[in-house]
Amino acid sequence: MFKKNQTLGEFIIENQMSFKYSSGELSTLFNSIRLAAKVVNHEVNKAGLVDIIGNVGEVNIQGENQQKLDVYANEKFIQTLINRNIVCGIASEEEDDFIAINSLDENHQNKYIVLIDPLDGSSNIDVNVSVGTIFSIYRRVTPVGTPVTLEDFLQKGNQQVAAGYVVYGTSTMLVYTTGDGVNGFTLNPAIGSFYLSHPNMQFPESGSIYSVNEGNYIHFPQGIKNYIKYCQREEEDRPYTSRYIGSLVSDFHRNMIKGGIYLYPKSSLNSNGKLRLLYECNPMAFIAEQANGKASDGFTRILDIQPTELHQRVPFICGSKNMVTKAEEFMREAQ
Ligand SMILES: O=P(O)(O)OC[C@H]1O[C@](O)(COP(=O)(O)O)[C@@H](O)[C@@H]1O
Ligand SMILES: [Mg+2]
Ligand SMILES: [Mg+2]
Repeated sequence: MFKKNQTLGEFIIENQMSFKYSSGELSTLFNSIRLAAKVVNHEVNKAGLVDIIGNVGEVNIQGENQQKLDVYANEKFIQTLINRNIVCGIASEEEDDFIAINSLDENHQNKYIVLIDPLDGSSNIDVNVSVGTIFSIYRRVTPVGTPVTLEDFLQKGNQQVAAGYVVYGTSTMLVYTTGDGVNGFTLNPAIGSFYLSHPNMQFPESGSIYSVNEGNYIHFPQGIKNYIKYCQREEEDRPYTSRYIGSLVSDFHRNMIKGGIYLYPKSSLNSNGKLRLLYECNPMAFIAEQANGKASDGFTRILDIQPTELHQRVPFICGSKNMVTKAEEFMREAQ
């Protein structure tokens, strides 16, 4: 039974037993993420006042200019996870390679690995538009007691044990799943605690919002063009409303609450789209499915895609079940 305004800490402890691998480790891991989210939130809220605006003049492995807040958030999440000695490996959008973490005791007992997009929606940092953090958690597949390998990170999304995001918007929320539904917690900045504000979040099966960067329209596959025209046609419950923030976390969050679809398709500019499978698409797809939504690359369920590289990109269609199914129909018909 959900107790509205229960703190995140209380909720984690209370629901620990419903978690398949419950041993308290995952709770400690969540508490680390909660702490890092508060630290980053503090900086995000001051963006513009403190020297956290603009880029650091470095380019990350994606070929993107790293924003100061990308680097700050990356450092805070990685350091907090290492300090808590709770994970055996971390991969991040802002790190070329994965980080193998030897546990303080010789035996490398830690079982969890974390993949993270420390700051999602980087292009919105300097213009005071909501941004986020995305995380995905797996149990390692290589034997405990040995350093992690790439194999531990290239697991299919359907092997995730938990996933979530933080949205730094009009309020700061942490939304996550451990495979038993999706719950959202809002930070009370005065008290510094997250409170259960959105229990059992569910995507409406249908919606009337579509989120896509229409500036790329001419480069999209015909199926996507046809679906966008379908969204805009004056018939039945359409035209839908176009809403695109340019921060995946924020567009996803709005669509989960109101009903809608987010699309970042492949195009003649990006043959695999833009979004990264391991720390953007897999975690958002796990949350979507746990909230009665759906996520695919237009043909294949995102969570069934076998990863081959740490920073690989995939086309991404995600949101209200009936809307994603419709978009897939247009993709198949246009093949
Ligand atoms: O500006 P575009 O091409 O529409 O891309 C926007 C998309 O790229 C992203 O910013 C990519 O994420 P990062 O900011 O973490 O690199 C998504 O959040 C967003 O949905
Ligand atoms: Mg991102
Ligand atoms: Mg990012």
